[in-house]
Amino acid sequence: MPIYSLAKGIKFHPKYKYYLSLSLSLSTMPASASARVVPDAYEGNSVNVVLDQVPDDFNSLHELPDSYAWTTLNEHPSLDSDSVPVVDLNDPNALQLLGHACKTWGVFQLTNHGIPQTLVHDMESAARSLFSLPAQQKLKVARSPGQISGYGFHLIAAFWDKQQWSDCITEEFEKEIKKLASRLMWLMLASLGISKDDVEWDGPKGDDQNASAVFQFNSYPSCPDPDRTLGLVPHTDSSLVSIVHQSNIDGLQVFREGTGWFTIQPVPGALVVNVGDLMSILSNGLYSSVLHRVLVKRAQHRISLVYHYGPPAAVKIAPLEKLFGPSHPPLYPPVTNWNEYISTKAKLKGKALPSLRLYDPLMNELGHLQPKGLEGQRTENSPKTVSNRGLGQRARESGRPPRNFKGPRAKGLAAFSQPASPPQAGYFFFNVLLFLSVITDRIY
Ligand SMILES: O=C(O)CCC(=O)C(=O)O
Ligand SMILES: [Fe+2]
Repeated sequence: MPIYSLAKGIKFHPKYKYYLSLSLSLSTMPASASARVVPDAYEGNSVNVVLDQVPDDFNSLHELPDSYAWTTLNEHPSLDSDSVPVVDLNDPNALQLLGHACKTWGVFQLTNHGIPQTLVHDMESAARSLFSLPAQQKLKVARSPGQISGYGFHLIAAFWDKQQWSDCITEEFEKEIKKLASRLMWLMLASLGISKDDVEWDGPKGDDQNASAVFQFNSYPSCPDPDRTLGLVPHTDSSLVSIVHQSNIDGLQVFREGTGWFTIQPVPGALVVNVGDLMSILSNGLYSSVLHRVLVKRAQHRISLVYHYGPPAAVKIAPLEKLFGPSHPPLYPPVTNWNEYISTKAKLKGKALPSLRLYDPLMNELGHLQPKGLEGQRTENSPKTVSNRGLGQRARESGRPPRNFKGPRAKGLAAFSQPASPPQAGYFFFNVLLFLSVITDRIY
């Protein structure tokens, strides 16, 4: 079935009538709305270089071009294992299980999450059909330079010279999954003893109307030489929380120090939840963002749907003061907002988060986050790390924030207390299926 009729013919379950009534389309969105939340970070310096490029027509490549070959691919063993924790949201112990998973793995699979399977499957098959179109057609909705929405490489591809065997459509919007992401964020914090009263969100307590989010459709076409390339390089997500639907085709792997890469075997109906870098900062290092990568297949075209959830765009992220203690001085300064953090990430990649640490007993362990030999890295020189160890040392001894720590003191965290950006010109609500059908309309 051609994508046009597929998207047009999507049968909306009555439950989704709500979304249909919010029939905003991409084509009617003002430019300011489609380029709002994260894009600045991807503009400027080296980042645009790759965002201006467009993905190859993968179907026409019968051999792997050298630009896609990653020699670090087999540096660590790959293990098939069912040990990545599965958390059932209906489990009476869900909070503890989720907290434990965040502390020990930085990732878990979530079941009974409340997102209707039919919605997820419809999205997946619409995305699959869209990605299967010839390259020239997909390029009709190519991302413009400096914009986050549209077709192109995965956004992290901009950080690397070497190419990854994947393409991607990105969009920002709000929908059902935002409620889940927000709920997960609060559960993660609750399991550290943090309540909504400890966090000043800009809005009524716990009201995250201005939270930022990016939705991504990733496509990993079948590959003639899957053992020499990567769909996505090892990376951590820069978000607070990321939610991944990885269909029933495996390929997503998470790294465990001293062991290697664990494949996250798809559990039917489960979503994968990643702790992101900003959550590591917020939790004062109690949770660690998970290093993960994606492998590709010789004969299968893998699709994944990813929702990256973060704080309002202009809000500074800082460790929660309530989590400080004699053995837990603040591990990070009030960092920056999500935009600025992504800029740091573009330059330092896996070293971005460790570089911000005020002291770093774990620095050497975390060093592995930098792919060995900086393979494929855009910058030539090794980044300098911020050296605030003197400050951190004193803080560690006293258990108090360092004297010139500019972080939030008054209310636990006011990680979210910085002035938010001017009310963003209308937060747009629309459904992903509508989005796909609008994109499809524009292609035809
Ligand atoms: O495709 C996947 O399973 C994961 C994608 C991912 O890690 C990302 O988009 O950041
Ligand atoms: Fe990721």
